[in-house]
Amino acid sequence: MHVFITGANGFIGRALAERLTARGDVVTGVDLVPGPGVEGGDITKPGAWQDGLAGADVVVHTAAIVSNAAGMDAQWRVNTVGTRRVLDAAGRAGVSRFVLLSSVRAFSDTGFPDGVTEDHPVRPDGNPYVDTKIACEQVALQAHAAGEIEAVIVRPGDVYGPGCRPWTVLPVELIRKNRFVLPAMGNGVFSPVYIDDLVDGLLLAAWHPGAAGQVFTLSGGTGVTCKEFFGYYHRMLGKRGPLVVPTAAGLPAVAALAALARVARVRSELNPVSLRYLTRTGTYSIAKARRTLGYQPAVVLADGMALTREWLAARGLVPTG
Ligand SMILES: Cc1cn([C@H]2C[C@H](O)[C@@H](COP(=O)(O)OP(=O)(O)O[C@H]3O[C@H](CO)[C@@H](O)[C@H](O)[C@H]3O)O2)c(=O)[nH]c1=O
Repeated sequence: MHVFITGANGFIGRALAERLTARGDVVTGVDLVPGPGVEGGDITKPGAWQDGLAGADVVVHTAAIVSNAAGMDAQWRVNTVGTRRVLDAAGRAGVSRFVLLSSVRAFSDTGFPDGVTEDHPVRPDGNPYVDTKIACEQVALQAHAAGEIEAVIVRPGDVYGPGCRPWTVLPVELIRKNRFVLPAMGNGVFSPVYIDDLVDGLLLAAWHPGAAGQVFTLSGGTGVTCKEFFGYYHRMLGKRGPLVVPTAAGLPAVAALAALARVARVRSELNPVSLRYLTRTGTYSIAKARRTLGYQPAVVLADGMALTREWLAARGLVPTG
């Protein structure tokens, strides 16, 4: 199989490229930041990056602004219009399948039922990331309906592991500086999926005949509390915690930090939207992916965290031992 990956130098893109290469598949890709086998380019504009699509069977589209702080115009241009641009280029190159990395955030961050399934309506909530991810799903499903390409929508849960910034490196940095606090007394529900399990699911989405035109949630299948998930990083750093507060107490502090960051023109993900994400009350069902694709997450949290610890320790981000 020849797979073209957008965002090929990102966390998920790189992990997927490594797995495919190890299997002997052909991988080409584009990213804002070029790398070995990855053409530097901007998916929102035509360019030499499109040459890498020649002969590709599948496009896995991960390139996106993943942020609770970036504005609507930028996210719309990259996440939504960019998806249309990649579909156009894939169509011209005769690619048969397009796997779109969306997010469970399409369900909105709060207010979805526990064990939510893919037939539950998506819910725009005014956050540019959520709304542009919903819109890019529509773009891909529309292309599928029009017979342009086989589109598959993947909604990952909270992906963590070696190379992950939001759920691995960033919390470790904050915990090390004693700046990590959880809302909802740490009882918000987290839906971790270890990167290798997500890559398993992406490979199924890339080739399985039953995946075409479908939407799949890919998480680890089990919800845990935020205090359990982030507790692993505290223990790696030899710290007590996590520190937990009622949401009403955390919100004003985070809103003040976000305002300061705006004044200083510093992009910070510490804002009320990020805080609210850690107050979720529900999990996401992966029954459809199990049933249709045979998806079977294999890495339980303790094992995924042990592997993550090795990676962090090798980079001096947590002590060894
Ligand atoms: C804004 C922009 C980004 N990129 C690249 C830069 C990064 O290497 C890559 C995104 O990688 P990361 O920021 O590490 O994100 P990652 O955790 O892999 O996020 C993925 O998973 C998310 C869901 O978990 C998806 O919503 C994202 O579409 C997908 O990118 O995309 C581009 O190639 N072009 C762009 O315009």
